[in-house]
Amino acid sequence: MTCGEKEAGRMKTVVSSVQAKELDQYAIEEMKMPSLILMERAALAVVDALEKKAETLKCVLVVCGTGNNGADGVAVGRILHLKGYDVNVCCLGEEQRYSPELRQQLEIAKKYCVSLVNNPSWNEYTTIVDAIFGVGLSRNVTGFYLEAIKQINQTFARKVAVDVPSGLCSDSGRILGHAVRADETVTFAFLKKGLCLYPGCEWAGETCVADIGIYERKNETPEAYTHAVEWQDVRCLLPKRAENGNKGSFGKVLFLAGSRQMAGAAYLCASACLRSGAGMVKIHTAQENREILQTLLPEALLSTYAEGQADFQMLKEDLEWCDVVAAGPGLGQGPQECSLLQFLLENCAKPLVLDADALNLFGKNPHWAKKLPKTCVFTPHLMEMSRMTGKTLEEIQREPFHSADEFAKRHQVICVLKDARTVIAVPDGRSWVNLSGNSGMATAGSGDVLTGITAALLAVGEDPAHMAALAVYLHGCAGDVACGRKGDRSMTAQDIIGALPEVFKRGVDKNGEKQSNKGIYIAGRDCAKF
Ligand SMILES: NC(=O)C1=CN([C@@H]2O[C@H](COP(=O)(O)OP(=O)(O)OC[C@H]3O[C@@H](n4cnc5c(N)ncnc54)[C@H](OP(=O)(O)O)[C@@H]3O)[C@@H](O)[C@H]2O)[C@@H](O)CC1
Ligand SMILES: Nc1ncnc2c1ncn2[C@@H]1O[C@H](COP(=O)(O)OP(=O)(O)O)[C@@H](O)[C@H]1O
Ligand SMILES: [K+]
Repeated sequence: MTCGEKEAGRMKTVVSSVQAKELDQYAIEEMKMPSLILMERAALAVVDALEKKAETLKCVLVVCGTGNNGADGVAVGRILHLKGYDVNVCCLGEEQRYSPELRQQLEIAKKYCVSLVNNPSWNEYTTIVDAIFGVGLSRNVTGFYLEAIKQINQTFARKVAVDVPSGLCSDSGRILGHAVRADETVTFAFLKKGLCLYPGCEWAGETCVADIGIYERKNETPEAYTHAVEWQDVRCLLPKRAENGNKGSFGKVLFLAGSRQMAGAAYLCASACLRSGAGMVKIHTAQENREILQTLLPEALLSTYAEGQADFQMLKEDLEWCDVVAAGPGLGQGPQECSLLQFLLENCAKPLVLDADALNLFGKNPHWAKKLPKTCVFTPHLMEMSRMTGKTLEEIQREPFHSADEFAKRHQVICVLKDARTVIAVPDGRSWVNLSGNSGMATAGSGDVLTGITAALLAVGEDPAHMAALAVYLHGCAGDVACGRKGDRSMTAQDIIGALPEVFKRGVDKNGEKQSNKGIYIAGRDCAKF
């Protein structure tokens, strides 16, 4: 967001370490904001966060590195000292490596008689402020830095990280050797990618994004940064339902789903779709599922085919009837399903969601890439992505943004790479990371629910990429509501569907917002967490 549009309801921006530094420089060089002012605001934001639990500030240690993260730390120490707190500042690293800003901050701190210590007694402190490394961490942590981080983690003190917990890669969220396990992180201007992905988000603790006067460049295009959907985006982007609408105008969705053994997957995606606002749903499925689905979901229309007798004419008519198609949940990968899916791809120009077995079949038939319709959403989990790309799970997980982006661009599709933190990438370069959801969603059928929500939103939304990102966010929110009701161990995919009404109702109601942004909030907003 630019300075003028700060609260205009645009999505939360998430930056890489390179972008964070570029935007610092932009503020300093183009916007003429002096670096020391940014640093003072950064330090004040940390002090603000510290004082939210003033009872922990009996004895504070600020541990600083050699760069500007350390310089922020020294400024925090000075402000606390001048407010009358008992604070020690410890600078690690050789003096000749100090950044100019750190030297300047130390000079000021000395004039104000801030207590500088060399070998702190780690266990004496009630709060430790971690200002060793920020976005400038460039390699594994070793030597006395490693020792200091271990010492910090071993204490019972409250740990507050400045910008990023030291030792955490601010791009990937990986631990580079060892990292401070923070209770809270005050990050400056924008969320960092590494604070959104696992394990980084866990190590950062509760994360506050503090406005320190650094904003996006003016007229920046949406693909320049990754974004995270939040509630205000749901309110902006979820199409309003026309009061005079009818079931035809709210989207007719066709599912090619459910083999003989997997009626449940067809039920879950179709049911989630109806609960997400679709006007009509039809399931094209194996004959054996007819009775089950008619009992479980009488609202759905059915087209069924007998074993070995795929009815291509019927599928053609279904494809003509619908507005959106979703294929794959519980479909199976036999020759019959393969030919049905191939027929679908050859005869469908409508927006299409491919999930589960459709992705596995796509992986086995790479020539289908040429048959994809203009709007196509792929929703692979890591294993399905691995099958389609030949990459290892580790490779995909290490660079989810890159993996999703590469796939989206190669196939000109929207790629929803599902994981504990799902990443969404679009061929035009836009990307999102999802912050809602919980481990209770790692339960059979949860992905089928997402397919249903995505198809419902594609049927009514203008921008399919926004709808895919919104669907992932709302799916996670429903997971959070389900978790609140049933607990992360006991919740099932059906509970996620059961929570959708509350989530969609909440689209216009602020009350339930606290649960679904995983301890990330923006400093200074009235409703502290959302
Ligand atoms: N005006 C501004 O610019 C603003 C900046 N802000 C703040 O600046 C922070 C970024 O500052 P930064 O770029 O100086 O990087 P930082 O995180 O301090 O680390 C670099 C230092 O660490 C060293 N180093 C790296 N890895 C290492 C390792 N493994 N082991 C040992 N050493 C290692 C590296 O040394 P070198 O690699 O050169 O040997 C260098 O000395 C940012 O997170 C935010 O807090 C805010 O105040 C907003 C305004
Ligand atoms: N730990 C987690 N935190 C948040 N979301 C999760 C977590 N684990 C799984 N999910 C979400 O649950 C869904 C699981 O989908 P998937 O693996 O396709 O399940 P299935 O194939 O059983 O339907 C995905 O949307 C994923 O993002
Ligand atoms: K830090």
